[in-house]
Amino acid sequence: MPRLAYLGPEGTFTEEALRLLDPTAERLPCATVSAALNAARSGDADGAVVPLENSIEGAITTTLDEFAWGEPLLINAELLLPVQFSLLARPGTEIPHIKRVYTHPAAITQCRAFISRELPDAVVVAAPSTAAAAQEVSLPGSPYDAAIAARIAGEHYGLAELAADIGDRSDTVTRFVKVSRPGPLPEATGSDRTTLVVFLADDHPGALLEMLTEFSVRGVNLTRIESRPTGDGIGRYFFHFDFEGHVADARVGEAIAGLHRICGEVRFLGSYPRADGVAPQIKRGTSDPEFAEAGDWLARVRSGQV
Ligand SMILES: O=C(O)C(=O)Cc1ccccc1
Repeated sequence: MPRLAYLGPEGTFTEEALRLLDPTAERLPCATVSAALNAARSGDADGAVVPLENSIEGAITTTLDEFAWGEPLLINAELLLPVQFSLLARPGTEIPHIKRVYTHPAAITQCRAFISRELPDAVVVAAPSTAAAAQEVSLPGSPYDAAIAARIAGEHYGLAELAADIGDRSDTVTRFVKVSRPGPLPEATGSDRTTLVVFLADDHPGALLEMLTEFSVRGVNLTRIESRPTGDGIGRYFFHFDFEGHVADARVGEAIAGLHRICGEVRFLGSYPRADGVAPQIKRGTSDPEFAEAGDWLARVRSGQV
């Protein structure tokens, strides 16, 4: 039974994602995304489940930066989880009396309309996770009057649900990934995704276009691209790419080998089955048999068989 670290405590959305990704895993709650990933790196856990992006705010930047700078880990699964937020408070609390709200930053950005409409005078403070906020609010001497978290967190920590489904949109989805220390990759399924981090060798006109060309000419469809600051002053960035396909696919292998040739550093973050099961559209001339046939043809040319 694998031991999986996650952003805890009990009752986070990440825990829900972990339960769906691996119902039999032993769960190891951690205080932060970094702590969960470090547990996987050190061997305290066999892997970790962390949030990567959501459909409203985009990237969870702590996760992206950990993947880029921390000891290498490989993504081996992803999950898309619809999330719904509740306003939770100690029983007896009424909404007009709420002055201090505690929740995870991703929940703040996804509940902006409710907060400004129903809690216009409240101060909203960032918590390590939604469940950590609910746990804190449940303490009798807590400086916070309410938490925004999953309904199940309210039930777990004995809070009353003052309002349900308070997200700006009811169809918000968060993407979670399961990672482990480098090892054998999941097999290609025909509906896979690959994730990379790319650092430029040097800054020059067209550097981004050159990277994109490696994907474009091999018919590899990107599904996410982010730039993140390297930390070396304003204007210095590195890039995250998600794209369709598995590194075992010829077009994907050729594209990332091309990036390796032209970029400063390419960090491979994994090839894994897509949660939505969507199969890539394969452009003419970019299937595995077409790459193999072209390789055979080149070998014949090189040996003088024209
Ligand atoms: O704090 C949590 O419960 C998490 O798992 C992070 C998070 C927060 C808000 C939306 C999705 C994930």
